[in-house]
Amino acid sequence: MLPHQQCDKKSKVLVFGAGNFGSCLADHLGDSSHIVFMWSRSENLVKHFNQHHRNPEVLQDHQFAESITAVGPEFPSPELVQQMDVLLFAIPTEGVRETLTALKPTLDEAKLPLLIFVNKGIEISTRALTLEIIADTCGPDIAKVATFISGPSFAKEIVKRQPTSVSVVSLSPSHAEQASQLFHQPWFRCYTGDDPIGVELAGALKNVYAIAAGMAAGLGFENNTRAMLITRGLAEMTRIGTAYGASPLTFLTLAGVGDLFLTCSSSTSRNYTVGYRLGQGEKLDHIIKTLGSVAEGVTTAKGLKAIVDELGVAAPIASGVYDVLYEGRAVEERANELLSLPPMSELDLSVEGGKPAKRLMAKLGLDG
Ligand SMILES: NC(=O)c1ccc[n+]([C@@H]2O[C@H](COP(=O)([O-])OP(=O)(O)OC[C@H]3O[C@@H](n4cnc5c(N)ncnc54)[C@H](O)[C@@H]3O)[C@@H](O)[C@H]2O)c1
Ligand SMILES: O=P(O)(O)OC[C@H](O)CO
Repeated sequence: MLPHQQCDKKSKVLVFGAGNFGSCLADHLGDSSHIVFMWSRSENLVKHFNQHHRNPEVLQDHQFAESITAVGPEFPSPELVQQMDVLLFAIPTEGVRETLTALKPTLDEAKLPLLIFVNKGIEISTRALTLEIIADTCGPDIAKVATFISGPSFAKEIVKRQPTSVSVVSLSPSHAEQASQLFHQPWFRCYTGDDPIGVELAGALKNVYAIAAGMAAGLGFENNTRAMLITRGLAEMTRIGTAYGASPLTFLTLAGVGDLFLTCSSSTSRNYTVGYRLGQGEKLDHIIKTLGSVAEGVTTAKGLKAIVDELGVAAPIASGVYDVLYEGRAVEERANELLSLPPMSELDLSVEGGKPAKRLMAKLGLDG
């Protein structure tokens, strides 16, 4: 196992969310000698974690770094927040607006901590990316320096220090650089970039295609079908992203094809698992109740449908997933419809547009 490199500067980090990814990243930073607090809404989790340094709900076999203190279930106090160098948000996208709204009054803009987001989704009621949720709740100046980490990174492999790489992006290159310095380790390699819209879209959309890949496996289809779904899914993601106003190249990064490949090919993925179980004939309600963890692709499929309709781009796979999840269509029947589509040009990126990204950039006071 590769050793952790200790940091010269100890940062104080508060992680919002003590699920799989929040506790895994808390552990990652705690192991490199940072002082880490991890907020949970569960009183039992907080007590158990502080006594045993184990998370009773997720990653149960893992012994967590001693330098992590669980806090909660009350929302973190202004006194605690104001001591922090870094706030790391590891909660599902549907909880980000509520959390930032509660946090905003305690944020001191003159001494703003580094704000890092790792959720991968689209807010269902507004179709907003997290960048927009941050602008709405905390203002454009804070959104401009927010940083996003995304890429192929299963929590349960990170806690075992399996070599992993992620994209670390922000509209502010210096903030992406700081976040990269904070997280980078020989076994957790960080690559910086400046297209948060593309990275956020890629991270959210790959979950929908992972559901499709799981459905195909659940129906009994094998390797050729998975490769087809990954490649056509990538073409579809890139087409949607380009029409949205993101760089098409972003879909070739770790946050794009890297994460798409990972989640479409492994039953470790919750999104793939949701699709697999649907393909096997289980009902969505039952799957969600028994999954025990969030599968962001389920809500994202709904937000994505609205975005695709607005953009007017072809997204047959995403539409198929939406129809199964929300229109009560049978997986096999909807898959047969997809397979019966006429032949088409393989690379169709000739989409005009970029309106949503221009709208968002205007909200931040930046040219689109
Ligand atoms: N698990 C992974 O390997 C992984 C990897 C990369 C990114 N992510 C992303 O990280 C995010 C969190 O995923 P996870 O795996 O930790 O999920 P999880 O279901 O394991 O944990 C989610 C955590 O968020 C908390 N939470 C839920 N709703 C909340 C709300 N409204 N307000 C405050 N807290 C709330 C839960 O109590 C829990 O602690 C998701 O967007 C996911 O796509 C996960
Ligand atoms: O379990 P999933 O499907 O939410 O995937 C987790 C991460 O996004 C993998 O990078």
